[in-house]
Amino acid sequence: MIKISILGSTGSIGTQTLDVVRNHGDKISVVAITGNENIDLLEKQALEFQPEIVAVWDEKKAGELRKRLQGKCEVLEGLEGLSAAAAWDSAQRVVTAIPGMAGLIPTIEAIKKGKDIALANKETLVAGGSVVMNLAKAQGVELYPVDSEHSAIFQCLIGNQRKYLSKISLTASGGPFRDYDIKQLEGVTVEQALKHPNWSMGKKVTIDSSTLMNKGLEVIEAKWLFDLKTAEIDVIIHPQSIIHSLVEFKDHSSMAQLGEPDMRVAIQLALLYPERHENNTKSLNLAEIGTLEFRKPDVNKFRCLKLAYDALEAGGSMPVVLNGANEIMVDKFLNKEISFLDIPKIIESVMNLHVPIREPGLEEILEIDRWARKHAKEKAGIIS
Ligand SMILES: NC(=O)C1=CN([C@@H]2O[C@H](COP(=O)(O)OP(=O)(O)OC[C@H]3O[C@@H](n4cnc5c(N)ncnc54)[C@H](OP(=O)(O)O)[C@@H]3O)[C@@H](O)[C@H]2O)C=CC1
Ligand SMILES: CC(=O)[C@@H](O)[C@H](O)COP(=O)(O)O
Ligand SMILES: [Mn+2]
Repeated sequence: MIKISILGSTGSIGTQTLDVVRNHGDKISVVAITGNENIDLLEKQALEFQPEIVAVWDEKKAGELRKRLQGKCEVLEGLEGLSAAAAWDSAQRVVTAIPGMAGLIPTIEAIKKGKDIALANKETLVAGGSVVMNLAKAQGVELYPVDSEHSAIFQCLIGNQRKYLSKISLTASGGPFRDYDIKQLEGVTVEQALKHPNWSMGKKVTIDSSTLMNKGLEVIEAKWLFDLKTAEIDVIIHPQSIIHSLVEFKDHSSMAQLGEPDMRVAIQLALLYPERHENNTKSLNLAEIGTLEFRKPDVNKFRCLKLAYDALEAGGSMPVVLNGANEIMVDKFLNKEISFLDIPKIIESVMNLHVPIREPGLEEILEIDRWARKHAKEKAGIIS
């Protein structure tokens, strides 16, 4: 039996993780769950899965949930509560499913306590890559990728020697606007951007998919997870999201991982690896699908992907700036304060103000993140 803590149990990855647990209750049990403010769902989850603790970011909501769960389950609050859930004594593996920088500190707390990580939160590695990887190495902690592309690469590398890898290709659906020209992109709405063609996900990652920033963040995530150079990471548009990513070896043999787009497969593997048990996801039927398409991404239309490569090349603290500015821009776009094409424009202008420092420590990362957010907000204020 593996005991897990789920950071962000009320979200898309969190609820799908609990579905995996429901299906494999004899193999996985939940000792801690956390949410931001959705205490109705947290209450239901606590009653069904009986964790040892629940943590709620919003302190007022935490107080309300505490009353509801009195005598049944301890309720913690704020960053301290989240960090306690991440580092909870009985947890062996921690699912990091809080979006954005908010996931970084709890993830670090979990690693410090030697917990293995089922990593969904890609921003953790984008902003904190060197700190997180060094700490994980020092603590002997495994990072099991949940992100579908990285799970695919992880699976393709099983049984292959890393020294023979020549490159990886991350597949991208291209998002809802993949066939739009630049003129059409000018006027796209939040509602259109939130309609992902293949996946049902939280708002932040869905907007990132529509700008291709999601793929850019994934390029940086892959660099850290698999110790790759920029030139070894390719992106290919694959509208069907059936091939989840590929690895090419030096002998020009390529391996890919395929499946219906359903995150429960990657989540289950990240929890139970190397075991591969049956589940209630759909079996792949290629004859039914018929055609798989591929094309090069257009970085002139989707500037965010280019900015992510630029940030990776600049190195050091530049990805912190990319990520912080992007989080602000996604919020502003969701609030209809800026247009779709303002997103890369403002991120680029903030990146242009930053002189990267090499191997930033945690305090420097947090400081640079605050700096990037402040400048992004100021610039968005000027534009809108
Ligand atoms: N969804 C997917 O299929 C995939 C997601 N990922 C990554 O996984 C991560 C989670 O994504 P997803 O599940 O879609 O996100 P959701 O928005 O669906 O869920 C977010 C979860 O985190 C909680 N939360 C949000 N903000 C905070 C905060 N500031 N402090 C504490 N808790 C917070 C939410 O609580 P509440 O409900 O109370 O607001 C909720 O439980 C992201 O980094 C994303 O990129 C990667 C691959 C696929
Ligand atoms: C399911 C998953 O892993 C998402 O990160 C997905 O990759 C988003 O789709 P895009 O390929 O459109 O970015
Ligand atoms: Mn992904």
